[in-house]
Amino acid sequence: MAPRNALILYESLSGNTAQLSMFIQQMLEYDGVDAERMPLRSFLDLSIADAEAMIGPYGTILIGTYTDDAHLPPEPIEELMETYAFPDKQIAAFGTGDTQWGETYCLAAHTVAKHYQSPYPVLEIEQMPARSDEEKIDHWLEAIDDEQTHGKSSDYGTGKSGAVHRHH
Ligand SMILES: Cc1cc2nc3c(=O)[nH]c(=O)nc-3n(C[C@H](O)[C@H](O)[C@H](O)COP(=O)(O)O)c2cc1C
Repeated sequence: MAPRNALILYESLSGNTAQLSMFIQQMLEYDGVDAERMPLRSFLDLSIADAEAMIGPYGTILIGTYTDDAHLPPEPIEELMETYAFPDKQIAAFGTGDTQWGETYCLAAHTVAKHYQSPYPVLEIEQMPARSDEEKIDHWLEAIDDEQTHGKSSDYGTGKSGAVHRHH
């Protein structure tokens, strides 16, 4: 199951996405996967050199976000996308949202996935994650593993490198 190791970056205002990131970390660690978790704002405070040292050991970066009132990614998520291209990393996105928003449900997480040309499904959780969401989270993590096993991750970014901004 799941990636071999993972860095989990998350942006959360009222705690739902933070809680989800904690569940993801716990489930990965339960399966013996090295998983580190960091609030996105702390990651963005690092120098580029420190940030690169931090992400160096990880093959997979899991990025989590809520969706805000403009239906856009929160500002730190925008900054992350503008600053870090994460070449050679597998990126998967997860989000919490509110289905009452209809078409914009978890839209920010989908924006992240699209930006990084993630080949993986986006994990969508309604508000505060519960133990009953574990199966859904587990399937999401397994999907990341499946893609790796079948080599689809090599499609990551293929032919679209011009769309990937690298800022160093
Ligand atoms: C003003 C406002 C606008 C929101 N707009 C959306 C939205 O467009 N789509 C969505 O899925 N959720 C929307 N939400 C719900 C939040 O994304 C959701 O509560 C999320 O779990 C909050 O995450 P956090 O606790 O990590 O901050 C909105 C919430 C507020 C307060």
